[in-house]
Amino acid sequence: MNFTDSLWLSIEAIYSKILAHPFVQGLTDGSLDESAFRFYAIQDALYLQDFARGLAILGAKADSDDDFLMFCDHASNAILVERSMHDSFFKAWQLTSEQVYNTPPAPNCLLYTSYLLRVALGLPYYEAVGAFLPCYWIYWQVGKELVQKGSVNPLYQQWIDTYASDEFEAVVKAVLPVMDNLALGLTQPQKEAVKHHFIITSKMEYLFWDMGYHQQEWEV
Ligand SMILES: Cc1ncc(CN)c(N)n1
Repeated sequence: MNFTDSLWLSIEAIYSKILAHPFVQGLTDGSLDESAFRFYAIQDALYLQDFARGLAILGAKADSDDDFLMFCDHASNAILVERSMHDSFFKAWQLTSEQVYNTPPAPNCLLYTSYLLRVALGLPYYEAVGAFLPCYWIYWQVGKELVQKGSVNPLYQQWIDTYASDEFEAVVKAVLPVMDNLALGLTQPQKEAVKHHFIITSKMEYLFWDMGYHQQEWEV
């Protein structure tokens, strides 16, 4: 079994909860309130700004030029590809980029991006790769799952198609072997540290959808 297979096994219960979440369910059956999706999309645009910067840090820490190039490419894709999807949503909702990027991050968004950046900046490369993996892998799995049902809402369908696409699959399939190759040189405690981050950020993926569903506000 590859190391990444064992990582996925460790989050099976979290992944099941993600698939069962009303936000995710509502993307296909159309029951998700579009205002919750809009809230999520705005927060995701903020998330991607930090996610892309985190990937650039991973690139700088990478121990091979191939990994460096891959993470830099993924950093620019996060802005150019995923953000262009968001921009088309924002256009449909007549939201200006000032309105989007002046929105304060909701607690769960800030929690997630702060964690990613803390790990990327302060911890070893292999731990940081483990922390970033769920951002790729869970979205691809969710996209593949949801595309089978499709959506009655064209915006939700566009979102699903982006993450179920061959292009997104290629991105995920490029990053998984990086983790597996790194794992070959890791001790058991180092692998446990990677798994720890992988589980935490998988939980944060759940929390991010939950934030959108409840349109989470700061209580104070
Ligand atoms: C919260 C979150 N996680 C992951 C992805 C996919 N890059 C995303 N757009 N947003």
